[in-house]
Amino acid sequence: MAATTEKRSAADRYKAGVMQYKDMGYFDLDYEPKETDILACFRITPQDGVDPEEAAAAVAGESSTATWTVVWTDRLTACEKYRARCYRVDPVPGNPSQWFAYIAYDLDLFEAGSIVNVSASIIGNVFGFKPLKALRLEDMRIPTAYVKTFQGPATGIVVERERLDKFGRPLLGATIKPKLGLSGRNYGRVVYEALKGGLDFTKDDENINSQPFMHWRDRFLYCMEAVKRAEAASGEVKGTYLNISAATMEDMYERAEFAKDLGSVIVMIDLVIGYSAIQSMAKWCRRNDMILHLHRAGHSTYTRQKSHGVSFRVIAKWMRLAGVDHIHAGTVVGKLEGDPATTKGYYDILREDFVPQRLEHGVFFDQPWASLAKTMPVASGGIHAGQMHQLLDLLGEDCVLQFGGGTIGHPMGIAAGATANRVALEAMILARNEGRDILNEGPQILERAARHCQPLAQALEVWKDVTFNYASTDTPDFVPTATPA
Ligand SMILES: O=C(COP(=O)(O)O)[C@H](O)[C@H](O)COP(=O)(O)O
Ligand SMILES: [Mg+2]
Repeated sequence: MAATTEKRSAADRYKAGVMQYKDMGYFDLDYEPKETDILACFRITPQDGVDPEEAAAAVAGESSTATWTVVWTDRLTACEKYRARCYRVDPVPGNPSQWFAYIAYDLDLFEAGSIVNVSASIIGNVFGFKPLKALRLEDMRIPTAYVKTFQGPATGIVVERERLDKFGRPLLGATIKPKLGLSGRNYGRVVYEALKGGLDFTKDDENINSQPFMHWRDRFLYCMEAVKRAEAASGEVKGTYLNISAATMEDMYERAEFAKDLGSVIVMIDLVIGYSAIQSMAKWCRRNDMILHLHRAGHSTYTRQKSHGVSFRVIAKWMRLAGVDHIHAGTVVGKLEGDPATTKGYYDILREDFVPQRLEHGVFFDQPWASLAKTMPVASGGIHAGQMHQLLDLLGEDCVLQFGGGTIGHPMGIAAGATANRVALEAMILARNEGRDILNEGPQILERAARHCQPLAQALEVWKDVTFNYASTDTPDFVPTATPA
């Protein structure tokens, strides 16, 4: 598409009235983004008859300085610098009604170290703009200059492994089930069995806070007794993610302090507590030597559909900046949405030092991380021991594999479920380290390990036919042969 920006005289440009966003300076195909610009790629679906370039300019305008009419007060500011610019519009392959609009924002538009401020601009008013049928934030490039204004993960993968004294394999966890209704004492029993059976972590579910059937202090007390007993029995460091999500920051700090007093190595929050609360807890965790686990509860309401919302890859970037140590990032093979290529993109964003543009994984920009620590992705949701080879092959070793139903639903009990997962993992790691092709030989490797491990034999038998083969909704638009732009 050709540049259509027409240079206007100041008198024309600031004449009262309504003017196209393109003519107000929010569209410039000749603009070359600066190293320090924040970049965003939006998928735009204009209303019928709306020029895609004007729609893209409107997105740049409404997410930076513009309003619907000309305002002379622009001239009291360095408005040329503060206007975001759409510098590129590409048709979405195979979808004639959608375009990718690339927009550059000057660093001056953002407060240092604030996800709230970034999100209020980039996903603020603009998502309700009438000339667009739908809008999706696909990806962002956070420049090094802005990355360095964030603390990043409170602990990071390297230090987490050192504190836990666990190396060379994924960590194993389990979400306590049923999600709701257990008393503190029964809940603690599940934690103890799962940890003693061989898991590293157990986890509160997203909606466990402080309900009438189990107030938070009861849960914390029984859970930490279970952790300490399991540590004594196994000689290993164990943890349980105590969910401190609550109605107010004061409540959350109180719960976090109690978890620390009881000797927990980790606390948990839900994404729905909000970006400020997440950053506050990350700072608290850094000060208090705690690992911070984040459950992405609620994300699918806006990440899952391709035409409207925010891609989870953007949320993953924001959460690494915000400072979480763990974040749920998908399993591919389990019960919840997770295209393999798209999920690979999320895992790279969380774990790499530098993530190059990889359109086939949905990654639109090079992303430098500038020495920010790494966030551990958590694979959770409908996974079981029989998938161990696939999980290790797809997700690598720097992750947590979490089997909730896949531990607690074991026919021989919770400890047996945990043992089945630990034996399956260790057999698979050994096979991988011996150079075997675990993806193809995985089922045989598991069967062989199960000959000496009845719990694994039973897990393989009971869940052997369980798969979740449904079409993914959030797939990349580019096939692997696409040449990077
Ligand atoms: O309760 C579970 C999993 O339980 P189970 O292991 O019994 O299926 C978690 O809330 C989901 O993993 C969240 O999804 P995601 O990890 O995709 O955010
Ligand atoms: Mg859950």
